[in-house]
Amino acid sequence: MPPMPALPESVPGRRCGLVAIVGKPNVGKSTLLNALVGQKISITSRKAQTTRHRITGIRTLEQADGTGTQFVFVDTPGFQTRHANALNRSLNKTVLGAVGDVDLILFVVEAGSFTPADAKVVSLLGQGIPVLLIANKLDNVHRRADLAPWLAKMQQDHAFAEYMPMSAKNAGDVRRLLNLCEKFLPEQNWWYDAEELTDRSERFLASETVREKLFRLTGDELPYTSTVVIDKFEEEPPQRKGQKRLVRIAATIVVERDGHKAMVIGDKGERIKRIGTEARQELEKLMDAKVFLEMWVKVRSGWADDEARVRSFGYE
Ligand SMILES: Nc1nc2c(ncn2[C@@H]2O[C@H](COP(=O)(O)OP(=O)(O)OP(=O)(O)O)[C@@H](O)[C@H]2O)c(=O)[nH]1
Repeated sequence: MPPMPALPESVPGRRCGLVAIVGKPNVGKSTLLNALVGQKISITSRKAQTTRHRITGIRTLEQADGTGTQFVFVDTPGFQTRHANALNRSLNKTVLGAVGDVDLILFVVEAGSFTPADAKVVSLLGQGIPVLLIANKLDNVHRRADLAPWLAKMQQDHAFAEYMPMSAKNAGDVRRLLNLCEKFLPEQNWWYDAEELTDRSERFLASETVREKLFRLTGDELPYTSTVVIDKFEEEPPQRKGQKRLVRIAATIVVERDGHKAMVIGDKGERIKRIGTEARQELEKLMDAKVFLEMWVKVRSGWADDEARVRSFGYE
């Protein structure tokens, strides 16, 4: 279950609900989530811990009179159809688990394209929850006239509640999407304070941040079976008033082959250094702390096929 430190009473003018973002890999789900949650840097709440392995982002649009809408976003790992090993089974279960109890599903595809992998994701969505079709990467569609027949066909073949051609990289589109989502969320009080961004622990944020830098800085070369494990996460209070607390983090990047290890380390250690610097800088902003980040790279051949080990790395 998602965290619901719930005050289920209805508050006039307030809406709140869960929104899942689903779609096959690389359609722009994370980009969309980040854009929807916004760039506002905020403290992370320690009060609620979800047991499911997924990222939750929170966006609150508050009016001057205290009314407004709180969107609690659920991101899901890319739905993997190519290889059916233990890691993929775990990811698929997460997709299923995340969409069963939400108020609204954003199903992301690339505008103008609907492949068997997209159809597979749709087939997992089940009934009863409204689904918006997000036709993302509209900026890549050079002949807009081609999109109309595609949209018509999508409307004919599926019972989507709304259709939204857009670009996750366009702020106006993102705003329109938030407005479109509002009416699907029930009238009830917010679950979180207006300024909260996520309910995941800082330890989880640390592993996600290192992971994000790892994949961004190695491009397409590194297989998705590589993962990040946080070995140590220790906090020290500020020494003096006005100073920030200190967070010491040790992270291990686990890869499958020696070649991948070399790729992560880079020429004379350049790449791992850059991954570490960028992750540390981002974490310092996110956590409002001074961060020491120590990183290791280990080769664990075949770990993606080993159920127990997949679990021990934090996937359910
Ligand atoms: N041109 C364009 N590119 C986009 C847009 N949205 C996302 N992208 C790019 O598409 C690529 C994939 O985006 P992600 O957000 O990582 O996609 P994802 O669906 O989360 O991918 P997985 O984590 O593999 O499931 C990145 O290179 C993004 O910069 C968009 O609206 N327009």
